[in-house]
Amino acid sequence: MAALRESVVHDYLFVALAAVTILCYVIGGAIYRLYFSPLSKFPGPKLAAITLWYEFYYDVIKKGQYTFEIGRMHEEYGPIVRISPHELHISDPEYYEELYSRSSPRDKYPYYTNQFGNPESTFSTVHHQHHRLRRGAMNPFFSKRRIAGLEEMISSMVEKLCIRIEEFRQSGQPIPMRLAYMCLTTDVITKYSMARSWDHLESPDFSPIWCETIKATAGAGVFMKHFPWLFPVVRALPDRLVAALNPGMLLLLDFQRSIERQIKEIMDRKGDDEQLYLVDGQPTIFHELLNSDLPLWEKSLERLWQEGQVVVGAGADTTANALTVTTFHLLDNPDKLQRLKSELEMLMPDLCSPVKLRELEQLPYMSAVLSEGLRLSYGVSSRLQRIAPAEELKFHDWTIPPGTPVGMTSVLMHHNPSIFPNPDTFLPERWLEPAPDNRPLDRYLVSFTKGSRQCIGIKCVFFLPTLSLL
Ligand code: HEM
Repeated sequence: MAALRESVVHDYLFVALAAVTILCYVIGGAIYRLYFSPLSKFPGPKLAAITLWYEFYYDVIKKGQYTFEIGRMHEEYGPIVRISPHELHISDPEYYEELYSRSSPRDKYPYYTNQFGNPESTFSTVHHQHHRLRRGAMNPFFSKRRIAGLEEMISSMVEKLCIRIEEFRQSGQPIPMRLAYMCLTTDVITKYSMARSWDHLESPDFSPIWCETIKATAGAGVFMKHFPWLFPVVRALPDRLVAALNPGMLLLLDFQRSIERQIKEIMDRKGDDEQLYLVDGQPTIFHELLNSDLPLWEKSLERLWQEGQVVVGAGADTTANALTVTTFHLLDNPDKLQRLKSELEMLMPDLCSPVKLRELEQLPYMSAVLSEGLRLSYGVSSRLQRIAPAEELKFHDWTIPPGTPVGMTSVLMHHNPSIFPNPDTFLPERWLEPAPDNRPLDRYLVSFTKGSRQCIGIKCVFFLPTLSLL
């Protein structure tokens, strides 16, 4: 009996000791983060400085609200804010080109890149030099010259979309333009990047499941960045269980698998039946990568499907969103739509007359409409962090320690009233008139971000002028 009592006391003592240790660790960690961390001198909410659960609450529980909470923090604490135990955020349009530098090394933040489940893609490559290697191999595929060669293919896809719009018009049904644009951009990108279009434009209801998949990827991302170790666990689970736990996650896995299958086909047929895998006589990006000087380990299937996921996922959704937002604002502002139509009629008196992309790009009001559409569609709406690995960054009187993730956010830039007065209003005219203080507005349009990590697809936002063909 005495021995049993002693063992119970011993167990209680053990549990109490464990609890006290955990408590000391948590309290000690909080005190360190608040008073001794290299970021402790930066202003911001105490709770955000102590724990990542603060961000979790706004992004996961309240669904993608942290960007707006960060905006509120800037109103309270000023242009530089500590938004997590490890990260700073800046709201000062003049600082953008310094942070997103073209010439100084900038790493990405694994906490951000981990959320997409493609750590081997160029997009998610953390270290600057490694990114340069991978990006160098992709660049030729996205050059202006290569993109110009796609005009015919894109025009034929746009014509397909026009036929679908006409069908809806005749039936009197409203057309879900977000889905329709997503089908257009996906068909073009899959054709260009993998030689096989997914032909979503042929789907009677514009493949709503595909849009759901991309939404699910973003939705899963805000959760997974807190628990990146879950990716391999989820991949190992049976599909039925994944679907029961999180249907969106299954859509993401299916998306990854279909890209993997298609790239494996390209790799297996290399040299054999080559013609089948060319796009208008041109090799796909995966031919380019396989034939490039990249070291062998950079050409594995595992890495290449991850590259494919980014090209299709990032390219299709952002572009479709920009087209949808622009279309909405034009329909909502008939006077602006009429001004655009009048400009186009000068170039194309007969709607069926062929028109070149370079001619469309010269139209001033068209360009202004597209810039305004990009401004209000943001590109990526969350912050994009950059890390200066070995350099102290100076921001006003602040010195930011090397290795600190620092972010800025396009949504906050694009709604800054000192740069874009009446920021919530769709006003293409602002791009044609002298800007406040004569600042060149283009400098503050950051939908594609800037510097060495700028969107590689920036020159192939060929879809946007196609708006005029609709
Ligand atoms: C309106 C259209 C687009 C917008 C607003 C946009 C925006 C962006 C942004 C903000 C980034 C940087 C993300 C970061 O720093 O984490 C990015 C990267 C990237 N985008 Fe785009 N994008 C667009 C279209 C495209 C297209 C059409 C493609 C390909 C066909 C594409 C492929 C990529 C790739 C591969 C990256 C990673 C580049 C790297 O890390 O070096 N994007 N995009």
